[in-house]
Amino acid sequence: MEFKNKKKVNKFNKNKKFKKPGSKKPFKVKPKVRQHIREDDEIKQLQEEYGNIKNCRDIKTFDDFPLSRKTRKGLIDNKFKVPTEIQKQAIGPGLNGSDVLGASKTGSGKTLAFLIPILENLFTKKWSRMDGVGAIIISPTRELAYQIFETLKKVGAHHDFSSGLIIGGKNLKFEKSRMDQVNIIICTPGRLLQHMDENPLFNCDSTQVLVLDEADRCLDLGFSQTMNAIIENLPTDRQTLLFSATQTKSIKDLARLSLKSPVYIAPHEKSETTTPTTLHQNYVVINQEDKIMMLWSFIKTHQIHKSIVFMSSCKQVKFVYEMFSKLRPGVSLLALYGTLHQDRRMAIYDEFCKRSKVVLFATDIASRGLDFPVINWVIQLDCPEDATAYIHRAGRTARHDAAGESLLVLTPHEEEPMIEELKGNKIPIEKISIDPKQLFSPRVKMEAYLAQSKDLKDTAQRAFIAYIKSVFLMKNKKVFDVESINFDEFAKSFGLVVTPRVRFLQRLKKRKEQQLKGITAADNEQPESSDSENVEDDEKQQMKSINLSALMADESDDDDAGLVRVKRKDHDIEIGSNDEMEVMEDLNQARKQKLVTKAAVAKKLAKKKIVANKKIQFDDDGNVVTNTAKELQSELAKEYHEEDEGGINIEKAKQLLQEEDKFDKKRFKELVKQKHRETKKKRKQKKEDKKDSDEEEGDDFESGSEPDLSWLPDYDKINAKSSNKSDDSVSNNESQSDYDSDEGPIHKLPTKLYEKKRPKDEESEEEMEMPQTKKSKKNIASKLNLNDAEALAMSLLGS
Ligand SMILES: Nc1ncnc2c1ncn2[C@@H]1O[C@H](COP(=O)(O)OP(=O)(O)OP(=O)(O)O)[C@@H](O)[C@H]1O
Repeated sequence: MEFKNKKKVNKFNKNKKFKKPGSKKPFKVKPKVRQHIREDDEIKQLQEEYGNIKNCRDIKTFDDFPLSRKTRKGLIDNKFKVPTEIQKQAIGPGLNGSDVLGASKTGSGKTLAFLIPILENLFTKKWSRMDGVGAIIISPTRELAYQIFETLKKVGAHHDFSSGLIIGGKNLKFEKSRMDQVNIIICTPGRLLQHMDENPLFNCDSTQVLVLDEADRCLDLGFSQTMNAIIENLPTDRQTLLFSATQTKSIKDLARLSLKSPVYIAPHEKSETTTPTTLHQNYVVINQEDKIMMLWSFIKTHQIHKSIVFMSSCKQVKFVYEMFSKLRPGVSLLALYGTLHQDRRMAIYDEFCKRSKVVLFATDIASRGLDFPVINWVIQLDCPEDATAYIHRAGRTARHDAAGESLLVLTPHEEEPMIEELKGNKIPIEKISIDPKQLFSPRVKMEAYLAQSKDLKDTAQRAFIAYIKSVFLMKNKKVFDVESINFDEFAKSFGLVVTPRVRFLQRLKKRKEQQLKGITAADNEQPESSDSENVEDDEKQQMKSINLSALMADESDDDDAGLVRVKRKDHDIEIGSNDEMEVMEDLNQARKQKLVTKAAVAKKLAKKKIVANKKIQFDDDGNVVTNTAKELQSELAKEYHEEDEGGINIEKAKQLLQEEDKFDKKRFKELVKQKHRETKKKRKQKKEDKKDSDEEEGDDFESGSEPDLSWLPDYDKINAKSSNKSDDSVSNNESQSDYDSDEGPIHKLPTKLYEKKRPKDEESEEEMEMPQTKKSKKNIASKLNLNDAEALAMSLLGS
């Protein structure tokens, strides 16, 4: 979440002195108080003027609206002087507190038409940080939310409201802790609902204004359930503003929002076209398999332009971007689609805004609301779902009086029904033809790249299947027909030598054949008794009984799946047969079944505080045996684990380790003491046993009372050894006598070090358990010089 909360700018002259009425002494009025007095007067005056807002035809500049000085200053700073048609018509009712349904062409300035009423509404209500959420603006995509947030920051710069951008892919924890301080929220539906559900700091009980930008999309998409839940959580006595270039008039949608006598504003309804007049719209007809060649040729011949190319799936965008990047067209390429990481999406969005010669490949995620500066061309490489989708895609260019070009690419099968639909929606579009001499095919190079890279080949195959699936899923079967695609040629156009199998279609075909066989057999058995009606019933019955659940199973890896997806409109598909209907059902089912990722499972476990791979020991009676050595002892550690904020707080973790270290040291000391006690006890026991046995032997008592000097080195042996040292023949002899006689100063050094560092109990244990190992170490050490011996000692310490 990003926040903006400007400190009040005090423009009053602090030194100016005022006189109290009836007093001779001048006194200083605190600037803040004076500002409040001035604001109160201003609010009073504005509210009086709301009743007499000029007719929109008489509005020439923003000054003709009763707007606060702060808003007016924000508008002037950003060079907004003359309101657009939708602004002229919608700002008045917005200021008056009416619900508004605003529809106007793309790029006509709808954003300001709802931002200005929000600022004024909260200003006149003297909304402060303490009042919580005053307005919520919902957008269907994160990029659009970000864009609205940026516009609000600019226009509302002189107001004191705090605003927050609440979109998926951002730090939820950070957002959560600040939600109680935000006055204006700009959000996507999913994230808003998440805060409503999970964040105790989020309170929208006092929300004054709700705005749905791209309202038809917000209400129509897979967002419907989310939106219903959000609306339920909001107070009913709010102002609701709905804006879109293709506004919903669905009574059902409006009923959900419980609008109160909304003002319907649609300046473009009187216009001859539903698209901007400055937008030049053309289409070309080309076979599916020639699209890539056409796109490549277009990019090569329009290198000084800024273009956006729409395709129907993420996988296609990914493939074309990766492949064209390898082919190096001589212009910068970018790709924007839903499955990208949010930071990457934002970076690409920013980069595309900044650059002037660039091509952006995108899915419909970029089709609505985004106001990229100076786009020359919008290419719709894949046919849009309907006229609405076309309007939004094409509307990324020719914004606010600027000119722009739109090119729709259609296949021969799509041409007639699509053009009919567009013309029916008042979209003026002309057919143009392509000069074949201008076409350059990159196919050979593409084949070579695919042969080199398995990953790229996989991407190509997925893109191929994704396109076919997208065509299969479209509602309007007059426009979209899978059968019209030449699979082999289409695959070749991607550089694929072998056509990928589209398994769901193969299965569908197989089932159809099986059904036909079954029905024919049934016909043959009872030819007389069944009339045509019964046969039809039987057929339907049998079709329904088919279990097609596995039909789409291995093709359900829809890359558009997930939170970030701009989902296709809810629609009933015009289906040719029962088979297709069932396939659709299966596919919908597969879509509903969310893919469970490892990360999701881990998150779930973390939430439930389940510790994976935890070993629990039980005693014979079935009681849990707790190993205190492995448990965290300190209060700090317990606190830390109870907090469970997710992630690691490094500073706290350090403190925790230091605390735990104290307990570990204490435990270690106790262990050492215990070992000492045990060793002492053992020695005592040994002495006593020896005493007893000596007493029993009796004869050896005298000799036993004398000190035992057997451990001392044998002088004769040492002498013998030193004399032998000159003789090389003995050097390899690792006998016991060698070891015993080799107690020189060189050997002692490592031993001393070793003894010093190691705790006594460990040493004694080692002596008892591994005498042989120690001896052999000593033996090796005897052959080392001082430095080597030191090194050996250090390594022993390490072990
Ligand atoms: N009154 C104005 N004067 C000058 N420019 C304006 C004015 N109002 C809006 N604009 C500019 O027009 C462009 C389009 O505005 P905006 O994004 O609000 O259009 P829109 O109607 O919401 O488009 P879409 O339907 O695509 O969402 C923006 O660059 C904005 O800065």
